[in-house]
Amino acid sequence: MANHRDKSAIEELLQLYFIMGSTNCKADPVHVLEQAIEGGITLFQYREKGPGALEGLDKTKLAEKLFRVCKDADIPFIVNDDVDLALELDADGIHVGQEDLAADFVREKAGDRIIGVSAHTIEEAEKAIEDGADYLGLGPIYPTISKDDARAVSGLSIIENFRKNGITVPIVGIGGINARNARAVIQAGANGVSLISAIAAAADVKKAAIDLKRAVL
Ligand SMILES: Cc1ncsc1CCOP(=O)(O)O
Ligand SMILES: C=C1C=NC(C)=NC1=N
Ligand SMILES: [Mg+2]
Repeated sequence: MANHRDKSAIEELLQLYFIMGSTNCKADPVHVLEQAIEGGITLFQYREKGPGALEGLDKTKLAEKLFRVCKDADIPFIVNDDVDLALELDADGIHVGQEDLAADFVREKAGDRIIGVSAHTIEEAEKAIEDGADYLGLGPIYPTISKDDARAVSGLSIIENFRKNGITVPIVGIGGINARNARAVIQAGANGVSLISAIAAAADVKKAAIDLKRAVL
């Protein structure tokens, strides 16, 4: 499994980064993840958040089931926000936002695990890199329905500007990404795309992942 020293391995993993929690799925989350993996996702993040999100033992139990699915398919398993859950499960990594624990504190607890940080400004990005982040999640690139407290839509320019400023850390775009607009995110300079509803809410999850994989390759 990639650890935080392998920049090129991280860039590979970021290509098609599926993010999901129970509130994002129409069907059983385990089945949705199995279908997404069959469709070619390269990385998974368990993000149990928002109205109706599971908590406590229910959240841990679903996390364990989803982690098992990822392990069986050799897909790294990232936990959003909840560092303690990530450590309890011995997950492959953690993703934190600006309102969560800073990456340097996470690194102290997480050791070699992959650490991702959401960033919206160059300053946030530089601090995250200094703190040892392995990748940055930039966005929302396009309008999103999946995060009620998303920052203002930034468009592709946020990715272009980070690259123009010489930031070479692995970057994944996020926010409103689908099979039609995913290619532009890569062309703007991202190493991959991360998304929730384009796969989790699709009528045919496997086909949605296949279409997205084709768009980013
Ligand atoms: C977690 C997150 N961070 C910025 S937008 C977003 C939600 C992305 O969801 P979708 O891919 O359905 O727009
Ligand atoms: C907010 C987020 C931004 N980027 C990624 C990859 N995950 C998130 N949860
Ligand atoms: Mg967060």
